[in-house]
This record gives sequence, structure tokens and C-alpha cells, in this order.
Amino acid sequence: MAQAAKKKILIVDDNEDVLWALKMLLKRQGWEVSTEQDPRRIPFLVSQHAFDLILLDMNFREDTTSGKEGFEWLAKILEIDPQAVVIMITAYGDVDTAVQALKAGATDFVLKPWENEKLIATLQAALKLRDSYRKVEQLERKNEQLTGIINRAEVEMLGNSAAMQKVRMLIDKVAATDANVLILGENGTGKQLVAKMIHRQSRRSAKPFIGVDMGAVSETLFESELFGHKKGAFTDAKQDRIGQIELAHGGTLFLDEIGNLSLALQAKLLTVLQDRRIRRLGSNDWIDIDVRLICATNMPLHEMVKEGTFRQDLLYRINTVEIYLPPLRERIEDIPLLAEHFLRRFAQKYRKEVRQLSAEALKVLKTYSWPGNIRELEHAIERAVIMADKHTLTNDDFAFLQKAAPSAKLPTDLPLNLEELEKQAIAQALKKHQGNISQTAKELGITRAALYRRIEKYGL
Ligand SMILES: Nc1ncnc2c1ncn2[C@@H]1O[C@H](COP(=O)(O)OP(=O)(O)OP(=O)(O)O)[C@@H](O)[C@H]1O
Repeated sequence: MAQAAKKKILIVDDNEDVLWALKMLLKRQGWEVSTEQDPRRIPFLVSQHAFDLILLDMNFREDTTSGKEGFEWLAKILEIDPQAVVIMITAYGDVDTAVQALKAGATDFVLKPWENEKLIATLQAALKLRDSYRKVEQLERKNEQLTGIINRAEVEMLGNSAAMQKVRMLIDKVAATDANVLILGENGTGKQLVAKMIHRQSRRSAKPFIGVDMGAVSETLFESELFGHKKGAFTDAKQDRIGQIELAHGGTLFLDEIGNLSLALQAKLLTVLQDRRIRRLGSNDWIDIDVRLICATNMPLHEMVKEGTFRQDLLYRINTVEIYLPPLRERIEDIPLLAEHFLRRFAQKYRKEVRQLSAEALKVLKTYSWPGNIRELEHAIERAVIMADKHTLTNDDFAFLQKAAPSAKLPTDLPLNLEELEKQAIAQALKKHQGNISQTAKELGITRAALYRRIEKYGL
């Protein structure tokens, strides 16, 4: 293993005896020590060398005890190298000045005359701190690089329908701003993808994109998950933990399934968005937050505001710009492009010689209603590719789609028109659950928003 580089230390003191004694003591630790009597040379030395630690006298002239000169040189050092680790040497009994030096950015202080062991322990602790500063800096840089790679590797957004062209135009316009964006659309329509595209095209793209599924965050863990906590804030808080909002600082915070938040949590979220600062659980310190907020939901937020289940003030805060992603069945012209794209991807992934879709297969894909939208199409193609034993996928390869339709359990004397079947299945499910929307949607395997839309469409 390579030997660790020698630590470089600079001592600045106008007393030659002090310099000499300190130099001897520190050299015995295996450190590389430079000494300087004239503080005016500090700027030159600090800008030319990378010192791990600087030991600086507070009072350079015998007759002064104010420490004023020491403060000035401390400020100069920190101006040149804000990460510098500076330890002040101060006269015994002048602790007040030393404390002020800490406030001004010094890492620690030692009292003159010093005890050798104590002095060495103080310097060792400070050097450790310098190392951790370096590690943090390295990690931050690595993180920026990785974020860049992840962003570039992201899948592209396909589709030339008028609806998708409009979405693309909105993304281009909004990405350049810091406006909050609300993305609406059924499950699997590409809401998360749109959020990532906005981030990728924004000036925040080198910073993190942090997605939080609000539907998956429990009421009790909400604050700890979003705001973080300090060790001991509650029984299970074994160590300090940074929250998702803080993680997103400088970047984009994507809150998915925002419609699932309870009213109590909506109030907490609103406060954070208004104040733009958070406090970790168990801490008294406020942390300023700079994030671009993007929210998404498949629930009808505007209707929920009318019902009183979603706060109007929160909606106004998050929906500066709204982007609606129509369901796949309303943009069937995008289906061939998407299907062929997924076919190529999965053929490559599973090393299958599947090359194309037959005209009949495409017809099946275009007439199916895709309640799970693009995600369902993606899975359907994946399944067909895995099962395929020919170069071309035919309508037989998608027979499972018809089987999955709700008609399977209905009596055989019903018409074989998909829309009619869907209408009857919904009517039957509504009756079974006495009009309860949540339970009916659950039984049908679709979202509440999707159910509302169908009720309206079929006039039920
Ligand atoms: N226009 C598109 N072009 C290519 N792939 C897409 C497109 N839209 C969505 N996808 C793909 O479909 C899948 C579902 O998309 P995404 O997760 O963004 O949907 P969502 O609306 O956020 O879903 P949910 O509401 O369930 O969270 C992803 O794999 C995504 O990459």
C-alpha cells in the first residue's frame, strides 16, 4: 500500500524560540513543518503551498493582547483557502479572544504555554477534520459525475402524436425556469419520465433528482423520511439521517402520488414549501432548502379540492404549470413507435431473434384499451418477446391481452364489443360496491381517476 503523504504544517509566530520549540515537537510526529516569523508572508505561503494545518499566533507585537492582528490574518487565510484548518495560539487567560476566533472560522486554539501532549492531540483532531473535509469534497465531485452519467443514460421520450408534441413543448418551456410543475395522468403514462426530462434539461441537471413516492411513505415516518432526523430523535433513530428534501438541495424534488397524502401531511408539506427551510427531527437548527418541485398524481386533484380531501392552497403552490399526459388509448398513433422500440430493447436484452410485429399484431395493440398505459404495453411486449419462437410477433402472441379483459368472468350472452363489456363491468362493480368509488376502482384494477373518466364517458 502506498504510504500516506506527510502532513504539511505551517507555524506563524514572531517569537523565534516558540517557533523553534514547536518545530522540534511537531517534526517528531513525522510531520513536515515550515515556520514563518513575518505574518505578511502568509498570503504568499498559503497560495503557493497546500498546508494541511496552520498554527497561527493571535498577537504578533509584544505590546498587543487584543488579537486583532491574528483575526486579520485568519480572515486572509480563509479568503485564500476557505477549507483551511487554522489553530490559533493564544496567551493563557485570554480564552474570550480564542472563542471569538472560533466564531471567525478558526478550527481550534491552544494556550501558551502549552502542554506537549495536549497540543499534539489538538492538532491530530484538526488534521482528522481536514481529512473528512477532503472526503466530503471528493464525494461531492464523484456524486456530480455520477448524476451526470445517470441523467445522460436515461431513456428517451417517444411519441409524435399531437398530445406528445404539446407535452414536449411544455417541457422545453418549463425546464428553463424554476416553476413548480404538476404532472397529471393515469398510471404508467410516463409522469416520472417527464419529471426526469424536465430535470435533465434544467440548469439543475448536475445536481440530484430525488424522487419520493408519497403513497409509500407512512404517516409516522413522513417527517423523518422527508426532513431527516438526529440520532436519538426517536427510538429507532440510531444515527443522524439526512432527509430526502435536503438530499435534493440544489436539484429537483419529485413527489410522486401527491394525491395520496393525508390532510395532516398536506399541511406539513405546505409549511415547508412556503418557508423553504426544514428542521431535522430532534434538531433546533433550520436548514435552507433550494429545490425545484415537481409533483405527480393519477388522482383528480381539482375534484378532490372541491370534495375537501386536498388543500386548495397546496394545489396552488404546486401547480404553477400543469402538464397532462393523456392515456395511451387516446393517442393510439404512438403505439407502433413505442411497441417497436420496446421490441428492439427486449429482443436485445433476452438475446432473441425477434425483429418485428405483424400487421395483425399491431391492430390488436391499437384496439386494446391499455388501462396500465405505456407500462402495460412495455410489459406486454416483454412477455411476448420472452415467449416468442419466430422472427415476427403475431396477434397470437398477444392473446393474453384479451384474456386479461374483465369479460372473462361475465356471462357469455354479452356482446363481444370491448367498450360495451367495459361499460357493463363497471356498472356491475359500482352496483356491487354501492357506488363506492375507491372500492369499485380497486375491484376493477384501475385508479380512481381512470374510473371517474369512464363513468363520465359511459354516462353511468
Ligand atoms: N413517451 C415514452 N416513451 C418511451 N417510454 C415511455 C414513455 N412514457 C413512459 N415510458 C415508459 O413507461 C414506463 C412507465 O412510465 P413512468 O414510470 O414514467 O409512468 P408514471 O406515469 O410515472 O407511472 P405511475 O403513475 O405508475 O407512477 C417507464 O418504463 C417509462 O420509461
